[in-house]
Amino acid sequence: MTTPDVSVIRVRGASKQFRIRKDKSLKDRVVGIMREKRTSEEFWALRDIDLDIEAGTTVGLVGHNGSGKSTLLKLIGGILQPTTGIVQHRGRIAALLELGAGFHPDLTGRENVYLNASILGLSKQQTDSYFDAIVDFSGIERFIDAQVKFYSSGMYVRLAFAVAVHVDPEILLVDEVLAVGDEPFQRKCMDRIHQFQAEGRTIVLVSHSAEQVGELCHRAVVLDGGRIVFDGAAERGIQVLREGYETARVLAEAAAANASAAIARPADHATVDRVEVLDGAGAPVDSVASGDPLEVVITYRSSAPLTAWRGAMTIDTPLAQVVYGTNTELSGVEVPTLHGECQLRLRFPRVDLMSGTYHVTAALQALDGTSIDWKGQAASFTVTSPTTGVGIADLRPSIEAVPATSSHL
Ligand SMILES: Nc1ncnc2c1ncn2[C@@H]1O[C@H](COP(=O)(O)OP(=O)(O)OP(=O)(O)O)[C@@H](O)[C@H]1O
Repeated sequence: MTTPDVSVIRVRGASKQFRIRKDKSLKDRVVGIMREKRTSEEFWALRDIDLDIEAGTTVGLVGHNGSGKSTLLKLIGGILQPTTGIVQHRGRIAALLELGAGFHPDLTGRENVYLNASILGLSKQQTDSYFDAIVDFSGIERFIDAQVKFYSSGMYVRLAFAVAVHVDPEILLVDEVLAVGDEPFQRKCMDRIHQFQAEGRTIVLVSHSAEQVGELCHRAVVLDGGRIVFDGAAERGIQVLREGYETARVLAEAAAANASAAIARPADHATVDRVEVLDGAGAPVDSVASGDPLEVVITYRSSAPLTAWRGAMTIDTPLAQVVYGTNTELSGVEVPTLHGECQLRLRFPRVDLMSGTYHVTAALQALDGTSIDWKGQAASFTVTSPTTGVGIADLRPSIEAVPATSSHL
C-alpha cells in the first residue's frame, strides 16, 4: 500500500517497554530499600511495529483500551523513545495528546500559546501574527490571561487544538482529546481537519469512534495487545474492531455468567442459526433496487425449551452506522417457546436506501438484554439507487432551481 519514498512517517521494528513499579505497601517500601531491583516489572506496551504513513493521508489508530494506540502516537510524535527499533518522520509535527500534555499549568493561556508555538519552532514574530486567529478559533478570549490550571478540560482542548492547527504543521497527531470539546467545537475541529486533508497534510488520529474513523480516515491500523493486527481500509478496520469488541463482550458475559452459579443457563444450546435476505416474492436476493420490498428471515434454534427470550436485529452500513434496529420486545411481538426452530420474519415494504452494501446482524437475547447468541454481519445485501448524492436514506426530493420572487426577498 505504501512505499518508503513517499512516507512521512516510518516505523521499523519499534517496541516500547514500560517498567511498572510494584512496591505499594509500606512493608514493601521498607523492604524495597534492600531489594530495589525486585520492585518493578517490565511490560511491553508495543511490540515489533512496522508502519509507513504516506504524505497527505489520514490514518486512524484504533483498538481496545490499553492496546497501545496512545503509546504509538507518542513514539511518532517523539514524546517517547522506542525501547528498540526506529521511528522517523519528515516535517513539522503538531501533536494534540492527552489532557495535561503540552501546557504548563502555572502559565496563562497567552503564555502557553507562545511557549507551545516556540517548542514547535515558531518565532515570537510568527506567533504574534497567528495569535489573534488562535484565540479567535479557541473561543476562550475571556480566559486567555488566566492560568490554565483553572481551565475546564473543554477550554484546555480548545486552546490546544487552536495552537496545533495554526502553527502550520505538515503532520498533525490527534489523540482522543477532541471528544472532550462540546458539539459545536467538535464540528469546528472536524471542519479544520477536513481542510487540512484538502491541503494535503498528514493526520494520524487515535479514536474510539467508528463514525469518526469512517468519516475521516483513508486507512485504519488496529492494535491489539501492543501489536498491529490489521492495517488497511478504514471500513474493514472498523469491522475487525467491532468483531473483536463483540467477542470480548460475549466472553465477558460468559465469564460473568460462569462466576454466578445461581444463574440458570437454559440457553446453552440456543443459537441464531441463520439469516436470509429475500425479495418481495420470497426468493433469496443479494441485491435490491431502492424502493423495493425486502424480507429478513432470522432462524433461531434451541435443543431445550427456552421461554424467556427475545430476537434482535440491526441493519448496518459497512462503517457500522445503524440504519435500522429492533427487537421483539420493542416491536411488541410475542415469541413462542423456542424449542427446535423458530423464525422471525421482518418484512420491509420499501427499502429507501442509497446505493451501497448493508449488513444484517442478528442476536438471541435473554429478556434483560444478555446475549445468548450473536451473529455479526450474518447476511448482506446491496442496494442500487438511481439517486446521486451522499448519505444513507434515499429521500428522493424533487429539486428545482427557480429565480427568487420579490416576495421572498
Ligand atoms: N508511562 C507508562 N508507564 C507504564 N505503563 C504505561 C505507560 N503508558 C502506558 N502504559 C501502559 O501501556 C499500555 C498501552 O497504553 P496506551 O495508553 O498506549 O493504550 P491505548 O490503546 O491508548 O488505551 P486507551 O484506549 O485506554 O487510551 C497500557 O497497558 C498502559 O497501562
